[in-house]
Order: sequence, then C-alpha cells, then structure tokens
Amino acid sequence: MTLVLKDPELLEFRSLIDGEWVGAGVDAVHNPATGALLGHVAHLGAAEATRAVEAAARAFKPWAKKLAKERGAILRRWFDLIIANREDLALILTSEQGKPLAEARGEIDYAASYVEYYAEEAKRIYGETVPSHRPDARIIVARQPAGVVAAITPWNFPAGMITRKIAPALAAGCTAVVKPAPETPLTALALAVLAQRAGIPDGVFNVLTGDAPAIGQVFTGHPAVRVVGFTGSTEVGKLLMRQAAGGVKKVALELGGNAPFIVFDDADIDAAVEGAMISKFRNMGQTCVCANRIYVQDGVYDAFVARLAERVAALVVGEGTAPGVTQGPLITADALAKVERLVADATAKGATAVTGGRHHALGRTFYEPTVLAGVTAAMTVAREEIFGPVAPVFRFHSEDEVVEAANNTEYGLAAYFYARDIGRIFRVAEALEYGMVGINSGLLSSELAPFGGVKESGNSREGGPHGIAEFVETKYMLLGGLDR
Ligand SMILES: NC(=O)c1ccc[n+]([C@@H]2O[C@H](COP(=O)([O-])OP(=O)(O)OC[C@H]3O[C@@H](n4cnc5c(N)ncnc54)[C@H](O)[C@@H]3O)[C@@H](O)[C@H]2O)c1
Ligand SMILES: O=C[C@H](O)CS(=O)(=O)O
Repeated sequence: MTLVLKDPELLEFRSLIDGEWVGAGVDAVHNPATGALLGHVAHLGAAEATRAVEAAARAFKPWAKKLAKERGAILRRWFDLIIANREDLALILTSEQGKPLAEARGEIDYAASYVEYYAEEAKRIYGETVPSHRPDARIIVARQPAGVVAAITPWNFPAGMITRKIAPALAAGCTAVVKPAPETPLTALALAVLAQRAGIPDGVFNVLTGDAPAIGQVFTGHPAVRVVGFTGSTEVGKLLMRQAAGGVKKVALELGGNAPFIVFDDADIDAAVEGAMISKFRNMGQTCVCANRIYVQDGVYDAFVARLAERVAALVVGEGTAPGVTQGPLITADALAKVERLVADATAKGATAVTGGRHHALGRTFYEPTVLAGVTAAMTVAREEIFGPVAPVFRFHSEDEVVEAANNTEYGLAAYFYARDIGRIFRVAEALEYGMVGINSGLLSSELAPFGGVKESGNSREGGPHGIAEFVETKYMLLGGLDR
C-alpha cells in the first residue's frame, strides 16, 4: 500500500548516515489498523552504527563552532519545514502508529514546538562568573556541548520523542545519531529528510534503522559517544545504562510510568472526568503519562464511575484516518495480549467491567475502551503499566491512605489529582513522589516545562531551559596572572 502524500519524497525507507541515504529495504513496516504493508526499511547493524557515530564525531567540531544564532536559524528552518509538511507527516505517523489523524496532527505540532523552542534556546545557553578567592584571578564557568549524542526512541510518539531530544542536543552544539523504533521508523526518516532540507549539515543528524541490540551496543560502547539518550521501557533503559557504564557516558533516561489519578470528594467531578478521559485515552492509553490507576474518594465514587463510563462508551474505535474515529488500534498483538491479560486478572479477582472489557469486534489489535470498577491493589493492573485503553478505578477513604497507595510503586513519572481545597492541594502535591504532578489537569506536556521522572521512571528532563542540561558539560576556568 503506497501512502498518497503531497510530497512523496517524505516517504523514505533508507537510513541517513553522513548526509547519504543508505541501506536496502529489509524490515517490513505495517499499518497496525489494516495490516497493510507500508514498505521495507534498512536493517543496519554495528558497522553502519559505527559509521554514523564516527560521522557525527567528525561533524561535531564544525557544528559546535557555529555561532549559537547560526545553529538556531537552521533549527528554525527545520521547524518551519515540519509545520509546512504537517499533513504528510501526520498521515505517515497515523499509518505506521495507528493514532487518530487529529492526534497525529497534534503530535506533529508538539514535536515541532520543541524545535521552535530550542531554536531560540540555543542563544540562551549562558555561563557565569563567580566572585574569586584570589585578587589576581577570576573564576569563569562555561557550558560547552557534550559531543556526540546517541538516541534511541519508542514507537508511541514517533515524532515528539525524537525532536524532544534532538532539538536541544543540536541547539547546544552536539551532533546526533538516532535509532527509532522498528514499529514506526517512517516518521523519523521523514523528519530526517526535512532536516537535510533545512540545512542541518551532513553528519550532524543521522537516523538509522535495524538491529536494535547491535546498534545499541555501538551507541553505548563507542568512545566518541558522550551522551546516550533513551526513551522507552524501564527494562531496556536499565540495560542501556549498564552497557554505557563502561565508558562513563552520560545516560539520559525517560522510562516507564504508573500514574495515579486521584479524585477527592471536593473535586469538580465533571472536570475530573474530562481530565481522566484525556489522560487515560490519549493514544489509546499508550502514553508514558497515562492515568494508570484512578483513585476516587468514597463520597464521589459512584457518580464518577457512572459519568466516566458514559464518556468511554461514546469513544469511536476504528482506523485513524476515518472521520470521527477517536480510538485506533494497539500497536501490536503482544500489546493486545497484555491488555487482555490484565483485564482478565482484574475481573477474576473481583473487578467488574462497567463498559468494554473485550477484544473489539473490529478484530486485529483493536480493544474496547474499558472502565473497571471495584479494582484493588491485589490486581496486577495496579502494578503494571497497562499501555492500553483500560481505566481501573479504585475506591479510597482518606488523604493519607491514597497518597501512600499512589506512591507505592517503583515508578515516578507523572501523577494527577483533582481537589479544590488549597491546603489539600499543597499537601498532596508535595507528598507525591513523581517528577510531574498535574493538579486539576489531565494533560501536562509542554515544550516549556521539564518533562521527566524519578525512581525507575528515569533521570532526565526534556523541555524548557532544563532540557539543555543533558547536552552540555560545565567547565570551570580560572584566569590568573591579572595582577602583573
Ligand atoms: N518517559 C517518557 O518520556 C516515555 C515516553 C514514551 C514512552 N515511554 C515508555 O516506553 C515504553 C514503550 O515504548 P517501547 O515499547 O518502544 O519501549 P522499548 O523499550 O521496548 O523500546 C524502545 C526503543 O528501544 C529499542 N530497544 C529495545 N531493546 C533494545 C536493546 N537491547 N538495545 C538497544 N535498543 C533497544 C527499541 O527498538 C526502541 O527503539 C513504555 O514503557 C513507555 O512508558 C516513556
Ligand atoms: O509517552 C510519553 C510521551 O512523553 C507522552 S507526551 O505526549 O509527552 O505527554
């Protein structure tokens, strides 16, 4: 099946190494909604990954030597081209990932916003002077680009997870090699086509598809790589961190989540339902910051469940390009099997499916948007990242009880709660052990803010001024001899 694009050149199947498009089509890419074959991408390995890293290393000094405003201007051109090609990029994204076209357009805008932001931030990577301890000397602190960045990204946001790393890296003066997820390589390759058109020099931004473990070994082991940036599962993040330890590389990790979504008695219930819908069902529940455990206080439990179930039952499931569709398929059969396992475990232990709870009549990897009531901590769904359109609703009695339950996980990415009492808002927000807390909001993400987690959800921040820190090194210079 050939995608019909306004600009057919954006449908690229080769990898980009040192400004050249290389590699024959081997690995199939399918549309998860229809099963249609979109094409075959290159299956590259250690040799090509080494070539890409060494090309990035050669390109580093000239790129770092450019004025910050020159790098910023080139990134701005990349932003302009992404926006100008938004429709084609969204169609490519929906075709390989499955999300509804409206969400894909939103992701392209979101991805572009990081390029726009860091095109400007490039000019604001400031150093400092420090009052000296010696009359003959001055203390100067500079922030310099770290070097080659090797990035590995997931399939759930195939555009945003790349630009959220690459934009700050290039803005800081670093060069980059990227391995996208095998499920969604075409969006990454289309972004690389536009990066070339924007004037990002050969070797500065390289994208290669293929043998993940072999490429990952090079990314974490090659001496020229100074930063490993990874967005994906906690399991793989831990593996890459171990592999990178040998060369003492910086490892910037954005990993899994298990977000609590808490609704207190004093919450605006309609607002809480709206927030739960956005937080839980965006991208068919396949986001790292999805509400994974919904806790509702006694006094509003029944009303909340009823209103949430009513909204969930109205979701429209189908192929992402079809008009009115608000829920696409899950990414793979394994993803569907995990969701079915978690729902079966919960219902076997006493939970009830108020709506949904079954493989969708459309077949393939479509699943019915689901609300589970009567969920308890004994159910696996309380501990595992669901990554599907299933909203498990737990009942709780007191503030202390729910904060303890919310924190009872090895994850710490995002948390959400709805309340109106200002004392409660401060107590709960400060007690939740998470990198990000949404208060009376089910949507957090912005290019302006530091996105990231604590505990086993990761150690980095992407977005805002904080997002540069991963890609610069701090250098202390003492300037002496000033008294003669
Ligand atoms: N914290 C965040 O910002 C964030 C954002 C998106 C997704 N995620 C997390 O990502 C997970 C879903 O994404 P996924 O299924 O693509 O995760 P994944 O960890 O299976 O794969 C992520 C990337 O790692 C690669 N990979 C897998 N094994 C590898 C190996 N041995 N060596 C090198 N690379 C390897 C994959 O090819 C892919 O490109 C979820 O846990 C989700 O929470 C986190
Ligand atoms: O899945 C993880 C993404 O970071 C979600 S978001 O679009 O950044 O909120």
